[in-house]
Amino acid sequence: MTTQLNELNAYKCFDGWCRFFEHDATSTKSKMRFSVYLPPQHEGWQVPVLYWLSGLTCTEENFMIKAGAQRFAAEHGVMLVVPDTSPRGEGVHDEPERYDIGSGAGFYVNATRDPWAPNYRMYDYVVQELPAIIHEHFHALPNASGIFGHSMGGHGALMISLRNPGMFRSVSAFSPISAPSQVPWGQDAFREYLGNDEEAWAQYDTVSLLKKAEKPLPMLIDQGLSDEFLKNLLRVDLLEKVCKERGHQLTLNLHPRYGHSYYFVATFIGEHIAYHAERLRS
Ligand SMILES: N[C@@H](CCC(=O)N[C@@H](CS)C(=O)NCC(=O)O)C(=O)O
Repeated sequence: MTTQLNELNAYKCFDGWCRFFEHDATSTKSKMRFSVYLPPQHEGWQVPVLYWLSGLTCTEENFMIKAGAQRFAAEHGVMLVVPDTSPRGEGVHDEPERYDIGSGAGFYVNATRDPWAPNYRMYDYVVQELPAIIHEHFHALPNASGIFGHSMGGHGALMISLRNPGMFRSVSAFSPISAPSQVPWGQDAFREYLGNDEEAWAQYDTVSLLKKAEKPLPMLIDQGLSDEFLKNLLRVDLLEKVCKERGHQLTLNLHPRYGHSYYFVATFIGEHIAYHAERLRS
């Protein structure tokens, strides 16, 4: 099936192109937006694909504007793909007074509870629909995808890679919500989207998934120690603990004085893209 893409903007950037699109999405029954960075190598060759999942309040723009990732993607010849963080628009439910539920806060799950269930299907969008679109419309190298993200998107990247063994060759995260079932951000969202079924929550919870995972991908995680959300909402300590208990490979870099924002992401984005590129090109 061919998906019609409506191009909203295109910017020449580091010899490649940063492009923004909107399309009708079948999984979310809404318009969806995403951005791509096509490195210069994309002109003549298939290139590896690196999906970035953003955090709360973000759209498909924040990462492209703030992370400074294009320089490194151009250097390594990797395509970047950045979806919006939720469906939006006419007929899509929202709670405008909440920044952590609804628009900008899809949490990369398939909601099962009304009024969210018809549209809030970001898991299916990221796992199935978006990759199919990318392979249809761009020169994407088969079997050479990685995934990474920030905060809610760090949760999404880790959780999606754990639930789909073999789909990605590399995974990393900045400041991930490591155990959403155990912290208010995740609990509020999961209660709204999934109801009180804690079994359903566990299917979207990195720490729960790691308890049962056999040979997950090695994980690279960077975390600022002055991040205001670390202690009560991100809880990377719980992720570190389960990795130690189960012998999972984790490289956890802790950075004194760095916070939660894109100033932190921009500081270490080059290392993350190099990490993925090495695994995607081998
Ligand atoms: N309460 C905060 C939480 C939102 C937040 O920190 N969002 C992070 C991801 S969890 C972000 O990337 N915000 C957008 C940006 O900095 O461009 C706010 O609304 O400012």
